[in-house]
Amino acid sequence: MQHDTTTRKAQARNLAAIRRNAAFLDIQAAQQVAAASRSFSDYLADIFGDRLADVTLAGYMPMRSEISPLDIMANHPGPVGVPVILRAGTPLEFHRWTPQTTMIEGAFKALIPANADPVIPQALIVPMLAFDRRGYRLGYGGGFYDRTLEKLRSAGPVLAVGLAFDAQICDDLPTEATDQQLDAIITGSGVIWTRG
Ligand SMILES: Nc1nc2c(c(=O)[nH]1)N(C=O)[C@@H](CNc1ccc(C(=O)N[C@@H](CCC(=O)O)C(=O)O)cc1)CN2
Ligand SMILES: Nc1ncnc2c1ncn2[C@@H]1O[C@H](COP(=O)(O)OP(=O)(O)OP(=O)(O)O)[C@@H](O)[C@H]1O
Repeated sequence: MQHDTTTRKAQARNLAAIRRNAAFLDIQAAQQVAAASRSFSDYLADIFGDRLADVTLAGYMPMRSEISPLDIMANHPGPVGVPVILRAGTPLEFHRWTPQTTMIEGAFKALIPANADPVIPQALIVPMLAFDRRGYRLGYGGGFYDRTLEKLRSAGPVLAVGLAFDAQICDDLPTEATDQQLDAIITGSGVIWTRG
């Protein structure tokens, strides 16, 4: 009898520890997302000042464990777009998004607006798997953001800012000639200026 209770308590302890751990990680992540969102919005306001409402911002619909930029997007005073893949090997388009926009599944299961309203961003929140202090990033390997930033930058100044968890930082990543550097990366700890 005593043995039974001891065993059952041990099992209950294992389960409780898993549950508490998940709750702990949820809170830590939510706090990082909130802190990164505040830093990002402050950063944009510092750079663009009273022109912020004229700036078109590209965000993204978060997939997998990407940090969510949705609060930043919803609070931006100007137009907001999200990436849309037209074809492999071509730059992304950005289609107008608001919190009310009806979304459908696009290529690679990323959500895209049901109705296409293309916009050209002057500032981009760039998703990624990893980044380094030089501003190089690792995406899912399609080269979409590299091609997109190359095209946008050849037409005029654009600000490309990574949004990430602190844990996504890496020592110098492998790079190639077509990799476009980010102007900064923003995490829950603040702005990381790149050596771009
Ligand atoms: N939220 C978000 N939206 C985005 C991007 C992104 O990185 N994040 N993209 C940024 O470019 C584009 C989507 N690019 C993607 C490219 C590959 C895979 C992907 O799942 N790749 C598989 C391999 C697929 C295959 O080879 O068939 C994988 O990684 O396992 C997903 C998205 C546009 N929208
Ligand atoms: N501007 C470009 N012109 C031609 N090829 C390119 C260009 N940019 C990237 N590529 C090629 O695309 C492929 C994928 O690039 P890379 O591995 O850097 O993708 P990624 O940055 O991780 O993905 P993504 O930008 O979609 O998140 C590479 O073979 C790269 O050489």
